[in-house]
Amino acid sequence: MIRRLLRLWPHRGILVRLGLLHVTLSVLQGLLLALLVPVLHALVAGPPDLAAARPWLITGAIGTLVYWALTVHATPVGFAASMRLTADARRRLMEHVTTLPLGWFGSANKARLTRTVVTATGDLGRLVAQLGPQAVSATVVPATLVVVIGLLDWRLGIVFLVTAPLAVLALRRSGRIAAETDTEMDRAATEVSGRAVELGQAQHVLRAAGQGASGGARLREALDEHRAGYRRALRRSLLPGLGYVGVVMAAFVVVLALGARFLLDGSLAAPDAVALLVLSVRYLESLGSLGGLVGGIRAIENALVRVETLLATPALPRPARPVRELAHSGIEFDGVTFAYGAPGEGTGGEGTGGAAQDARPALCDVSFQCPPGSTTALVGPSGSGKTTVTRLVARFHDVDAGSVRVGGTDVRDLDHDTLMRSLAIVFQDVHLFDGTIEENVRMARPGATDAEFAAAARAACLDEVIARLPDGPHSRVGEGGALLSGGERQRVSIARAFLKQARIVLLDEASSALDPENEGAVQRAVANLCADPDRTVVVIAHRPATLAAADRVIALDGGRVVESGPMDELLRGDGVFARLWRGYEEARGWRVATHG
Ligand SMILES: Nc1ncnc2c1ncn2[C@@H]1O[C@H](COP(=O)(O)OP(=O)(O)OP(=O)(O)O)[C@@H](O)[C@H]1O
Repeated sequence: MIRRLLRLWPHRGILVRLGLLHVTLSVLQGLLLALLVPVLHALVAGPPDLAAARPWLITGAIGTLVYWALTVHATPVGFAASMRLTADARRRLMEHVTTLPLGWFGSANKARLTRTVVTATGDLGRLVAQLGPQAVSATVVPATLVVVIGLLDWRLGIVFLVTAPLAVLALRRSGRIAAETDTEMDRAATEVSGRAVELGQAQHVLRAAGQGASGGARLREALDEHRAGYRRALRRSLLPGLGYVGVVMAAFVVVLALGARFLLDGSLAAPDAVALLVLSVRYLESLGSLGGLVGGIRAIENALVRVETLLATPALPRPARPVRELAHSGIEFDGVTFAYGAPGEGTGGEGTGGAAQDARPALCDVSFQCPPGSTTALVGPSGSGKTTVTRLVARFHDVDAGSVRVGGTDVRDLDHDTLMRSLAIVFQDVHLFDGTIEENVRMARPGATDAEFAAAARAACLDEVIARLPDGPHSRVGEGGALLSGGERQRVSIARAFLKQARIVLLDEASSALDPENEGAVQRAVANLCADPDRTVVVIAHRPATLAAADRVIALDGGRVVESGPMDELLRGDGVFARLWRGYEEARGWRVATHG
């Protein structure tokens, strides 16, 4: 474990300093206790001989002073080490997390990330700085004392030598059980926090469905399982813990009996017997305290495993020579197959827990082209793979087969920042940061001028919202944008796309109905996005008006392209899309002139 800790913290200075300090303190403690022997010999063996005891007493006093000074010094060193180790581990984790594919950030992984970054690293830093020194003391003090005792009386030295491995064996067994129960408890605790997050996020849905009170059933189940696990853990660890205490107690009884016997048969002098008794108590006390550390050491092990697991999550592979320029804004899928949780993905995305087993491809041998400047509508039933197409363009995941090309280059060969700079994504459910409208739009391009901001707001039809709000662009949007309606949030997101001057926009149109005013405004904003001949837009379209703004259509079903081509051509035929379109027309009494 020490090697693994050193791997986690490559700047080992602080760990080495802490370790050396406590080894010195422990050896010093053992030697100070050993001074009892000459002192007792001088004072107890015959008439008290102060002159003979004086050098030992002076040595003891100096040693105690040094011990005290080092102990005082060790407190701030330990505290600084705890803070530094936690901060270093958090920094390493955060650096790694920024390299993970966006598809990894599902709610289960987010709960795991929070627990690891907040709890596991905190535990690691604190426990290593606190328990490390205690573990050093609990092993080095007995080791020093065994040497001293052995020099004093080899027979009792052997008893202690035999005790140590037996105690260590018992300790290892209880440690193994503690590790297993700890892992089980951690799994249960992660489940509890995941369900608590889920319950919080789903509150509005649950209440709308009249399930506000009963919606916590899943959380309660997880809490019950956590409690049951805790009881199981207690039962399992009881016996091995008692085994360890038994070994230590038995050693003490044997030493007492043998000491008394050697004293009576004259083979052990009275001062040596007294010194041996004191040293034995301290030896067994130190060894005993090691038992108390097992739980803590296992907690370190588990926290370490959690941190290592996160660090071992494969990062998005970076190309050796990334392409930093897009030749154009076109998009091309060439024989793309992709399954969530499949080996190629390997990112543990949301909902992929069991997906690895039933890795049915979300997309299967999908090929199409979106020429530069075109607007392509993705249509198809729920679960047909429309969102997956947009996720692959943005490289939230890597494909299992085939290739996704943006601007003529496979996204895997593109510099990630170049891709992100060129893309704007308008999600169905837009998440805003708890700041002002302007701050939320400007995050797309913080250096934009006021005129550019105003133009972007106008193009996204956001200016109407801004004009209505009391503080204009400085109005706050609330947590997650809760003070704005869904349509208004989408307009903020579209304004970001305009301000970013993104050459490619991926838009997931809201599938739920918007109020007529928002509906019209979002439609105009989308039409403005599509009108720019230099911008390629891929839109998951749920409304006829959005479809009307597109010049190409890709119809998906069951992860396969069932139809694709220019809108006019498809409308003239009798395929899936033409039928879908006629359905819209009949339902809404729509009549749209085709371009051809
Ligand atoms: N994060 C995920 N983990 C595992 N499977 C997923 C994930 N996201 C989507 N899927 C699965 O992939 C398939 C395609 O889903 P996708 O969301 O791309 O379809 P869609 O056409 O966008 O559906 P909708 O219109 O309902 O949003 C579905 O079977 C879906 O269950």
